[in-house]
Amino acid sequence: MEGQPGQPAPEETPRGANPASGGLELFGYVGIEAVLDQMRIKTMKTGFEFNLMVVGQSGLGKSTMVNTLFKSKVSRKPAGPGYEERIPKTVQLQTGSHVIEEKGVRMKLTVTDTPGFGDQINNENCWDPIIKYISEQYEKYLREEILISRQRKIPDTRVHGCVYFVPPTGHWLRPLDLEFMQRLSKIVNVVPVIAKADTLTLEERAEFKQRIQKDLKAHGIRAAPPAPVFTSPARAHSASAPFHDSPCFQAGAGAGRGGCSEGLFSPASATPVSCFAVENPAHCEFPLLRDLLIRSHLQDLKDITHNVHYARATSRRWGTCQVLPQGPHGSPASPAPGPLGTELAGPMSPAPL
Ligand SMILES: Nc1nc2c(ncn2[C@@H]2O[C@H](COP(=O)(O)OP(=O)(O)OP(=O)(O)O)[C@@H](O)[C@H]2O)c(=O)[nH]1
Repeated sequence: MEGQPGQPAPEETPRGANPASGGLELFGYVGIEAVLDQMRIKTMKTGFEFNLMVVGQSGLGKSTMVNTLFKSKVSRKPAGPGYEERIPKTVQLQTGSHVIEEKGVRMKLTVTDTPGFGDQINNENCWDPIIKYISEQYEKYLREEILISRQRKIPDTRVHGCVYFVPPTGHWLRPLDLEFMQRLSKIVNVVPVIAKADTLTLEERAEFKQRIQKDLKAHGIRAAPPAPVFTSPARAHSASAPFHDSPCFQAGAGAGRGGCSEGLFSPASATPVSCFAVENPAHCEFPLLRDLLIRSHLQDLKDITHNVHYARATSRRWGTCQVLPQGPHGSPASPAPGPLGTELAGPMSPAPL
């Protein structure tokens, strides 16, 4: 890293002397930095889990987006049935897990799709099965966590991020979108995405995004990540399109579509580029979205899930629970929960990897 003019370059600072942090000066090399290697090796050995949910009406590009994000076929369509059969009468949840490995790091990715969401004429309470599923995963984790003989590594099925696809209407958020995000953002990290943004002109997109951000603000909806923690090259993009303060991404992700190659396609697009490149930040915010979900904020999303959403869910559970939850095999769980308010100090161990 280059030092700022007039300031010493980082290399010039004596090793171990960090006056800014008030740290103790070391008189020789101790090897603290090697802990990073240990952490890295541990993560490489054990791998980690990431659970993503995608919500939005049929045909908005949910599967395409997830496949493009992870550059693999992690979201597949059920084969065969006709259109009528494909759209379920109620929201059904479909979960699929895959192990993805890159440079020796293994990630167990679970994608939960929500076919049927918003597809009916009456969409009242269509978020109920989604809320139920998310809450059940917290419950499942809690049951494991409070067992006296608990597993060394609790399987984590909690949803770390919920990507919500907003139809590219170019107007305002619909009551359904608002209601959904209002409810869901209280229990999970919600990431709003303008679906098929390539079908809007750049001006339309920018205006639509602004309206959505206003709507989110006006309705007190905090989209993920709540706190801006920029730690990666994503900084460069984020300067032009900040994703804190009601973030919302304009994304077209047609990679993998018939006739497209290397993430490029030419839709009947209003975009003033002859070919739409999903990986090009000048064409859409797909790279930003990938940064948020994978490269820069994946661990943040997991931490927020554990320390905020799960903590709240546990707290609510503890507050209302009079009966001890049962362990997975009917075994009694841990001692009785403490009174409301003491719960946060209880099972809130550091987020598992
Ligand atoms: N113009 C445009 N088309 C897209 C984009 N993403 C996907 N599509 C196309 O939209 C159609 C539906 O995409 P899917 O990924 O199957 O959508 P889905 O939301 O998973 O659909 P369901 O499985 O029915 O819920 C396909 O023909 C895709 O090729 C995009 O960003 N822009």
